[in-house]
Amino acid sequence: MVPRTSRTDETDKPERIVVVGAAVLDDGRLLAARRSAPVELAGRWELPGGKVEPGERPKDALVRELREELGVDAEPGERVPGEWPLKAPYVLQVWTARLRPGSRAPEPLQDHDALRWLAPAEVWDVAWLDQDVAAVRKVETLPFF
Ligand SMILES: Nc1nc2c([nH]c(=O)n2[C@H]2C[C@H](O)[C@@H](COP(=O)(O)OP(=O)(O)OP(=O)(O)O)O2)c(=O)[nH]1
Repeated sequence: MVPRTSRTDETDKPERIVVVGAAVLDDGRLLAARRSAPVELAGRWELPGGKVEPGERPKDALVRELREELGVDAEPGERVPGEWPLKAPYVLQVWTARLRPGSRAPEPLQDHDALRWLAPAEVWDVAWLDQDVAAVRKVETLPFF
């Protein structure tokens, strides 16, 4: 029997890698983070987060990335329906998240040089990464935002 494989070809590259983005919500506002690197993304705004490591659950990756990048203690919430293609092999999935009681306030410790809490009327005041626009549109429709 021919063994099944999860690889797409003999180059051994994974087919897709999930990047988790957090829609961190607090007091009816959404947290946006401005990337400082790499140069092609610097200056544009995104949902903080990062790549899911092999064997890691997306929600665990979200909590880990928010701790590393922003120094916060976050509680993941609901998956925002949808999945958005990034530069191959990455795809963006989004979860809501909240700061746990006693968490520090977010600071741009890694990968970012500015943060903003956006009220619903301010969501489009920042220059989101092109590939994030559809995801942010979906976040905008959440009933509790
Ligand atoms: N976190 C995040 N990454 C995004 C978004 N939109 C988007 O295109 N990306 C891209 C940027 C990066 O190429 C990739 C995620 O990389 P990252 O640098 O945030 O993740 P990471 O911390 O795990 O990366 P690494 O430095 O450990 O390799 O996805 C988004 O909204 N959030």
